[in-house]
Amino acid sequence: FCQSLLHAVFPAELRVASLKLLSRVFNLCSSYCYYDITEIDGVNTNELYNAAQLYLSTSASITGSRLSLTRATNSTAVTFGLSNSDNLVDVFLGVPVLWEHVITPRQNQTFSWRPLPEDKRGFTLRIKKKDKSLVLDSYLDHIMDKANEIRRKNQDRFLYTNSRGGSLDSRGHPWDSVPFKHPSTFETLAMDPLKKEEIMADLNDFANGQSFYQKTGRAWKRGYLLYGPPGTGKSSMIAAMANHLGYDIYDLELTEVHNNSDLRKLLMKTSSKSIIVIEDIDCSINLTNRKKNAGDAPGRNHHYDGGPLPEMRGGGDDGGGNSITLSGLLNFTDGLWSCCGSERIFVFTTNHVEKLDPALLRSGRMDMHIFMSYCSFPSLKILLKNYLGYGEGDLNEMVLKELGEVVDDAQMTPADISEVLIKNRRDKDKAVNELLEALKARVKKNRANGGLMREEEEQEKRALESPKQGGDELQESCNKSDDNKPN
Ligand SMILES: Nc1ncnc2c1ncn2[C@@H]1O[C@H](COP(=O)(O)OP(=O)(O)OP(=O)(O)O)[C@@H](O)[C@H]1O
Ligand SMILES: [Mg+2]
Repeated sequence: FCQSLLHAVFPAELRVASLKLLSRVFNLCSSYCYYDITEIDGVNTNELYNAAQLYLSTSASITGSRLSLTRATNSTAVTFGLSNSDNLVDVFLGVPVLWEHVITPRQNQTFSWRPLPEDKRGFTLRIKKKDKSLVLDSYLDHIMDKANEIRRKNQDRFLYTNSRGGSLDSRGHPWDSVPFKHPSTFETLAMDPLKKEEIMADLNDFANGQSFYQKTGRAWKRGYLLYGPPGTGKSSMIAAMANHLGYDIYDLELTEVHNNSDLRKLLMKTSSKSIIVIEDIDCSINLTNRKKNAGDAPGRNHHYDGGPLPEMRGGGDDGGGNSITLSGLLNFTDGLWSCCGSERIFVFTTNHVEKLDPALLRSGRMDMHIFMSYCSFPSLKILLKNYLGYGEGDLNEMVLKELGEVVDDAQMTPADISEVLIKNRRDKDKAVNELLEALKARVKKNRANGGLMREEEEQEKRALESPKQGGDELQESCNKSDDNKPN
């Protein structure tokens, strides 16, 4: 209205000056202040614009009347956005904030190294002047945090590997990545439900523990050691952890790392909210002789050179190409460099926990030791439910009892059992009968070969007695479940 009045009354030269004056008077009288958040700031993309768009997508999905829908590459979810000139009120700490999405055609195209979009997009944020400090102090941070959270939830996770042997790609990254689509979850994982709950609670405490770690002066990281025979679900557990927390996985192939400094560089290039995995740690490096390593000349330390295990070579110090030392690995997991990011989980897996150096197992490095055991009765019930759809009470009581009687003595891995079930999944009765037969046959074999069982038990016992165990509660639960094992 004011503008049309100006056009009618004032000559052109006076108009601009009057408009400026008017807007100044208006700003002085108004109790609101305005912030423009444009999509492109000069030639750089404005992160805050993208964050605001994501953040508002959660509110817009509920209140907006005309919405734009987008689905990013690799994303599993659709996000909603505000259309041109749409408004939305968000409330932060009891303070209402008005957002308007403004899209205007870009007029004279200025010179730029990259083509700019045809229209200018931006949000205008309106807030009462008295609440200005709130916006600047915490609201914008809140938006960034929430947007990151939404992004993580929507986006598929990535699995990174250092298979290029430390060489960098064009963007200077030592990691290769692929979208991570492993379907394993804690629901599909067959293990003692009590143990499972404790692990999930521990993971949740970790993920929500930022202030706790800050308060106690600890680096925000946690180590898990998964040990047990092959096929008991160690790798599946890692995938379930990543899916549960929404973290990326960095699968570190130690045999591809040449020295401690490369190891550190790899660590520096990992993002927060990730799981760093070293599988079969006992096969990757000589982990039994830290003192000897420390005394060795640099570059002549214990290392893995792609040949037989160092132990097999009698110490493994033959000066080959790789020179990762145990102390290098210890620093990787618990030294100053391990804190160069935050919210990170280290997971080591092994089939032979007794081969590992106690220094590697101590709390702070491997906080929780998780024994992945042969299939127990509760685990078997989970497999029957997942593979054949047998819920509680669906299976014949007698058959269930028979299965329960042999499953512990059979010492079959969940991998072995799931194979029998997969093979016969079209005929449930046949699957159960065949499983029962397989379990009984295995019990017979184990009894005939009594030494095998004792050896496994010995390994388990040694592992449980290994010094300075972390995750005491979980360990107790392992002990409890082991008490049920047959002698
Ligand atoms: N606890 C389990 N729950 C559900 N499925 C399992 C479990 N353990 C094993 N499996 C099945 O067996 C297959 C092999 O398991 P997985 O690779 O996790 O074993 P692992 O312990 O990592 O073995 P390895 O020590 O040889 O690496 C998986 O694809 C999975 O389907
Ligand atoms: Mg594995």
